[in-house]
Amino acid sequence: MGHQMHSFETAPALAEALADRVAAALSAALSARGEATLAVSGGSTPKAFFEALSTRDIEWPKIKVTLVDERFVPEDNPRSNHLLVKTHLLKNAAAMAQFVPLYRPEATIEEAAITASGIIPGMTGPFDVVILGMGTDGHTASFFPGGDHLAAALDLSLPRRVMTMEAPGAGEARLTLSFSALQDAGLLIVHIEGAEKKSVLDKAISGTDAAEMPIRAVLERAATTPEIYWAP
Ligand SMILES: O=C(O)[C@H](O)[C@@H](O)[C@H](O)[C@H](O)COP(=O)(O)O
Repeated sequence: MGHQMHSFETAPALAEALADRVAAALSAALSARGEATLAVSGGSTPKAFFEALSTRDIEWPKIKVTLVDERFVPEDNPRSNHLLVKTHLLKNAAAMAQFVPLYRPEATIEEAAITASGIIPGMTGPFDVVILGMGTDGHTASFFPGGDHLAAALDLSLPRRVMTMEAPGAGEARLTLSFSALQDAGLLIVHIEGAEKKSVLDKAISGTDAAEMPIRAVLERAATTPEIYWAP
């Protein structure tokens, strides 16, 4: 499949360029369909990008935003990706966006996954924009090496859904969208920063085993050509 590389001099320059790119893609979807869908990842990398995107003057009330994955913790937990998005993205102009969380206070994570699968955007057709990150172990979303449901998560013959994931490197139990729900996005972005992640990416590109480095599934099998945004 291959990928497209966008390298930037600095992280702030990447954040502004990616915010412009995503805002343009969302606006194009709004012009075409009157609605748009965006799925974002958590972690520390996206903060500056979220802050920049939050200021873009687009029709946020018509845009549905959800998460690529979530730690199974309530919104007020510091590890919550919902909290991260609420703090850095759902403010300024983007405060008017429709946010649909993955975490549900159901009795079990399995029940939360079933509930989320029924109500989040992107379950009946491609997202307009998906933003993925990558860990230094080559995980993306919550597709962690050694994950208890990793093979099913990467299996494109299985339907779009929210599923559970537990893995040695994941910390809390996770909710994650399946690869089948992410890989055909109108715009599929992998946002990584720093020299270490660049070398992890180079290692991923040089091999094929997605069980070892799940980001390889995105690089090799996504229907949409992934666009990598990188800054030192
Ligand atoms: O919930 C999460 O942690 C993310 O969705 C995860 O997939 C993230 O993108 C990578 O772990 C990179 O995280 P950093 O940006 O913190 O390195």
